[in-house]
Amino acid sequence: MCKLPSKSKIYSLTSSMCKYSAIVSRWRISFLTCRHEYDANATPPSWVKMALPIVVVCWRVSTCRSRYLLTKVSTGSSFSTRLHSSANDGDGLLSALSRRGVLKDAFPESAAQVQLPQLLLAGPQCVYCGFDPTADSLHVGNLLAIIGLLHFRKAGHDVIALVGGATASIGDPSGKTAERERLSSEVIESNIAGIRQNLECIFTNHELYFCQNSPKLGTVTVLDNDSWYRRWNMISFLSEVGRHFRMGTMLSRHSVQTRLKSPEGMSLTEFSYQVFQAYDFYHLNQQYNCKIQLGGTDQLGNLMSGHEFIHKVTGQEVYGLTVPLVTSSAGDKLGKTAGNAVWLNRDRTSPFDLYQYFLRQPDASVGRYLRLFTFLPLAEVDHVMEQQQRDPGRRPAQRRLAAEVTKLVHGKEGLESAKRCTNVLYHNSLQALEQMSDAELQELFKEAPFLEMLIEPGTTVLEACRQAKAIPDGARGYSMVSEGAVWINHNCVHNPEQVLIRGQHILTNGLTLLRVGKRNYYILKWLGL
Ligand SMILES: N[C@@H](Cc1ccc(O)cc1)C(=O)O
Repeated sequence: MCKLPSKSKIYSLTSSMCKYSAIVSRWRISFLTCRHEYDANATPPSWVKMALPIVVVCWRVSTCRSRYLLTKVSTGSSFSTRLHSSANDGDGLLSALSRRGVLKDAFPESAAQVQLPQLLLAGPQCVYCGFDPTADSLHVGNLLAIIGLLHFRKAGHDVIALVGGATASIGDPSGKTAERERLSSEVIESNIAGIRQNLECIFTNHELYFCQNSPKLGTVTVLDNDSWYRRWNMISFLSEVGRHFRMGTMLSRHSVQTRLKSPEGMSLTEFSYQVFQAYDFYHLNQQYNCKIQLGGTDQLGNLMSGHEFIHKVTGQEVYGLTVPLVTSSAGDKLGKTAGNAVWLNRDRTSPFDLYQYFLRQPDASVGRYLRLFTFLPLAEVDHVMEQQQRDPGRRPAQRRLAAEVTKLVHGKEGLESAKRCTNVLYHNSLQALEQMSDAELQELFKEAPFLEMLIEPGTTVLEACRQAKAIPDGARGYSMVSEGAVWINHNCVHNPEQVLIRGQHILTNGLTLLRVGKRNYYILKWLGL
């Protein structure tokens, strides 16, 4: 028998919908502020009704047939509630995803509660998610949609990551306050290459490090929508595809409405975006039998356009699923530091910086992020959070989060590099410094000059500093060393005449990390050793 939430009330009601609605609206007013936790292990409710903006679950109390319990489920887990409650959730994938918080909305809502779980049970399905190459790398804000695809793949479904080589030239107005600048075809080409690399890297790492016990891994296909638009000419496209779209519906989309109200308005190009995304879904439906599209919450309008188009042309039911927009506890979009994006490409954001970004997440968010951005079983997340509570100073939850995300994005080698860099920078580890490659050091000390210098027998600290132009000429430079402003490989050197010693000042990898003052780093690479 299920556990009844503590503040629940029992109502007598018949199953008549109008009476139900009346009670729902009363409930909505009286319980807007109270929160009940949904008990995932409880017997599934007999039926569920969504009453925006809150979710109301109606439980039938089994001992008494005419008595029902109405429970308000905490907002934010709305999808979870609906899916947990759906009749036969089959492999439990959707429930599992919603319990983690990875899924937010489903479209069309009612069908997604019943038919979609059944479809996923029936056999491997094809799920797609698109990414427009508006930059040469994806960023942390895209990670949850990719993780959504990975979960589907791990459960045996085939996934398509679509790179929008064509749609990037149109520019999606969803969630944007102004029209994007037009991108040249050369820029789009190189952006596509970067994004493909991100995706392929993440899919490979996921397979290598997170799917050891998953016998039924689905396939991955990366496609570029330019490959099908190239074959269309404008007149045929408008005449064959355009006629299925109604202006009224297109105008009603949130992305269009907000832009029409803005002083600059909206161009025909941007207005047509939803047609292209809808056609992509149709194309993938026809070619790959794809029936599910995944996207961020801002994509709901585009998902609906695809659904309507496919339904009209083929009579088929297809589905849209959204992943939530992840915000920090302060309400900022995840993946921005001081206004800059945190990228998935290591040339833009090194594995070390990505690791540090997740390591810095506040305690208030870390549990949620572990559920969203890692594949740890929920019981393990709870265990990590218990450790966190016992020893918050050591930040075990942030460490685990940072390690799991870095391994997914940059692989084992990327994670090792991030840890090495952390040891070099924050724990002054000489051993870690010796293991650093030239590239890693340059990545870590981005601003630091990297200087190749010829070693001469008897080179002193002073000479090395002068050669690197790390200190001024003359007496001022000399006294900077003697007064302790110069550090070599994390150790302060006081004697300017000290001859450089291999193994101490020159590491086994032929490098010297020189620091002058608090922050001025120089990497010296010795030639002729
Ligand atoms: N519109 C999506 C990207 C996308 C492109 C083409 C598609 O078919 C699907 C999605 C976005 O901006 O995030």
